[in-house]
Amino acid sequence: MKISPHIAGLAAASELPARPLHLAIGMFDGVHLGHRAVVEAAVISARRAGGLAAALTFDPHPSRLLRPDKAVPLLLPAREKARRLVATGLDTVITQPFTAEFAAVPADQFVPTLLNALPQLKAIYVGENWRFGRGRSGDVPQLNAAAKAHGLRVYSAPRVNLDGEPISSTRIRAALGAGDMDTVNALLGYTYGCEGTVTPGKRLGRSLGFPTLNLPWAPECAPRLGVYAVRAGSATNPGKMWNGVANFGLRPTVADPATAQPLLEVHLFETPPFDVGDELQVEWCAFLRAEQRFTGVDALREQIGRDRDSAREYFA
Ligand SMILES: Cc1cc2nc3c(=O)[nH]c(=O)nc-3n(C[C@H](O)[C@H](O)[C@H](O)COP(=O)(O)O)c2cc1C
Ligand SMILES: Nc1ncnc2c1ncn2[C@@H]1O[C@H](COP(=O)(O)OP(=O)(O)OP(=O)(O)O)[C@@H](O)[C@H]1O
Repeated sequence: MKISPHIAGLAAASELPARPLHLAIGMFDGVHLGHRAVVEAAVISARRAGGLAAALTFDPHPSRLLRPDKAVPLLLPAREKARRLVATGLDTVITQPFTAEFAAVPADQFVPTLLNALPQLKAIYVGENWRFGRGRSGDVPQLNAAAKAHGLRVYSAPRVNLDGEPISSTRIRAALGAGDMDTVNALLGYTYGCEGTVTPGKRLGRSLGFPTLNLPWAPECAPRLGVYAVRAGSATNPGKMWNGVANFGLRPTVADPATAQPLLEVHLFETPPFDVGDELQVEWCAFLRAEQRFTGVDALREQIGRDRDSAREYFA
C-alpha cells in the first residue's frame, strides 16, 4: 500500500497502515541538526523493526494561536518543512492543525489522545527538553511514565550542541537576522535556501552590466538585508547549480525604501538558461556586506563589481 508523504492532521491518520509506528514529535522549524537527531532515530528504529516512521508536527506555530502579537516568524513554510522532513527517510509527516482545542489537551491526556488517533503507535521520539500538553506543562519524565503505562517506548535525544550551545530554531533565526550564514548553515546542517519565481525587473541591472534574475520573496523570518554569495538552479528540475552574487534588499539607490518590498536579485557569473516565469532555488552561502545607499549608479556599479569579485573568491 502506498503511504501518502503528507497527512493533514491526526484526524486523517487512520489512512496509515496498521504497521508499528515510530513517531518523532516537534515543531521542527528549519529541520536543523538537532531535529534530525530525533527524526533519524525514529527512521533507524522503524527500519530495523519493519515499522513505519513518521513525524508529528504542527501548523501554525503554537505562538500564533497563544501569543499572536508575538508570533514566532518561521524559518520554513509548512510545505518546505514537510519536504525536508520526508527527505530524512520518514514515511510520512502528519501536520496537526494547532487549534485552541488541541492546545487545551492536558498533558496527562496527550498520550491517550495520540493513541486514540494512532492505535499502532509503538515509540515516541523527542528531544530531552521537549514540553507538551496545555501550558507546556508536560515534560520528558512525565512522557516516560505515561508511555510506560501504555506499553510505548520513548527515545529522548540529548541536546545536539554547536560550539557548546544547544542548536535551536531560535538560535538560527537570530543568526539569520544578523546575516551570519556561516553559523546558520552550520546549525542547519545544510545550506539555507529559498525558492521563487523570476519576475521582470526594470532592466537597469542589464544597463549596469550586471543582469539579475529578480525573485520577490517574503519569508516570515527574513535574512539580514545585504549582499550574499549564492548558488542558484531550477526548482522544478533540480540538478546543476550556478554560482553568483545576490542582493536581498530594498535598493535604496534606485527605489524608494519607504515603499519598496524586499527583493532577491541574483546575478550569476555565467549566463544561465533561466527567464521570467521560471521557478528557481537559491542557496545562501555567505554574507558579503550590508545593503547601502549610493550617491549614483556609477558608485553602485563599481561596488557590484567588487561584490562579484568577493563572491568569486568565496567560491574559488
Ligand atoms: C550584487 C548586487 C549588489 C547590490 N547592492 C545594492 C546596494 O548596496 N544598494 C542598492 O541600492 N542597490 C543594490 N543592488 C540593487 C541594484 O540597485 C539593482 O540590482 C539594480 O537597480 C537593477 O534593478 P532591476 O533588476 O530592476 O533592473 C545590488 C544588486 C546586486 C546584484
Ligand atoms: N539541539 C537539539 N538536540 C536534540 N533535540 C532537539 C534539539 N532541538 C530541538 N530538539 C527536539 O526536536 C523536536 C522539535 O523541537 P522544536 O522545534 O520544538 O525545538 P527548537 O529547535 O529548540 O525550537 P525553538 O528554538 O523554536 O524552541 C523536539 O522534540 C525537541 O526537543
